[in-house]
Amino acid sequence: MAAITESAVRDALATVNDPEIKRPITDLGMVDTVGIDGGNVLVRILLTVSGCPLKATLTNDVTEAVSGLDGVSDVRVDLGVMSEEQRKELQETLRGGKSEREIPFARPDSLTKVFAIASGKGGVGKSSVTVNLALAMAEQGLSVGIVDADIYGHSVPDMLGVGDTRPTQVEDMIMPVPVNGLKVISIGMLKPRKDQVVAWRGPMLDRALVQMLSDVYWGDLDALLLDLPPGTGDVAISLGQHLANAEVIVVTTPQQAAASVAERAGTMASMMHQRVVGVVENMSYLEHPTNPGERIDVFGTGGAAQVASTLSERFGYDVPVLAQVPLDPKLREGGDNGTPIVLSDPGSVAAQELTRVAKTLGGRSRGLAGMQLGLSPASGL
Ligand SMILES: Nc1ncnc2c1ncn2[C@@H]1O[C@H](COP(=O)(O)OP(=O)(O)OP(=O)(O)O)[C@@H](O)[C@H]1O
Repeated sequence: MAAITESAVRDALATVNDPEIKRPITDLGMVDTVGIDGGNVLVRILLTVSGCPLKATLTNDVTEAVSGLDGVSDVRVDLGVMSEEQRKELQETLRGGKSEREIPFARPDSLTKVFAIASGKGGVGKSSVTVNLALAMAEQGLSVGIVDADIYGHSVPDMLGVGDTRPTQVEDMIMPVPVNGLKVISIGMLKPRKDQVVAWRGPMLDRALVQMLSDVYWGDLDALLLDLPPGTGDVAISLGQHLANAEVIVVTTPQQAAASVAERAGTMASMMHQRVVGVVENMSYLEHPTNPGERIDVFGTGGAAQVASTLSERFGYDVPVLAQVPLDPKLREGGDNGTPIVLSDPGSVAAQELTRVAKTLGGRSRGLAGMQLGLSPASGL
């Protein structure tokens, strides 16, 4: 039998991706040494940080890749930690040689579609829509990230079951938390303590938003979804200034009072020169418990249609109603237990409506049509 060579082991290691950064560990400077003694292979891997939450995954992946080589009888993985110098080099590699911060999605050649999920009122289901849309897009094979910028109710991590996860940091670069094929970062993860109340004013919020967009290593994303705070506040303005190319999805309930406030959120987006791509009506109706097919209009009717027609008229382009998502206790339960409804009950009407939206929006190629340029907000809310 031919002897095992170091280059064969390194080729095998090149098939192992870092679970957070999603690039080969050989490209990231994480393979320190390879020792070979007969059929025994010892690989020393350098973690980015000592408390790396995914070291077990990495150890398994390395063991599996090297065990597959001819002649290997035993693989041992020894874990070390990168020095400050090595982490700086890694950061340079990830930034592609650029040292200054920039928002990759704001570059004119960015291929990532950015969707901001906005609402007028709180509690209408904006975060539920965000996580389910993101998961449905990921199910279609897209690489999807979520920025949870909802300072008042940063509920996205809990809805995905990663409420207590802290992101790994490499120098001043933050790794998004990987979950169910998504990459997630939340304003809640940037606070020193989870239970700390965010009482930030405009400039702090702006810094936090920029940090989540530029200091997080997103890699190549097909779509980035931003869960905005309800209303027309500082975060929406900052987003408009930094990412005028974001497309906005307005979430409302059928209630007339909610619809009027939702129109304002849509108008705000347009003032920031962003395009509103449609309205999702959530909590549209409740399926009658004993009489299938009959709908109970818990919150009235017509809210999304009203928002869509007002915005279409105001902007001079078609703003469609993208979906009507019914009230469904399974949607609430899915959010509470970290398994959103598109995963826990994909056949439900709620999951299918959201999957349809994901297909409509995720399938379109990003173009410049309808994109407006310029940054200064006008008045008229
Ligand atoms: N269609 C639905 N059926 C049943 N429960 C729902 C539905 N949509 C949302 N909910 C529940 O309503 C609550 C509020 O939803 P969610 O947090 O998504 O709203 P939000 O608009 O993001 O709120 P916030 O303003 O706090 O950010 C959650 O408990 C969620 O599980």
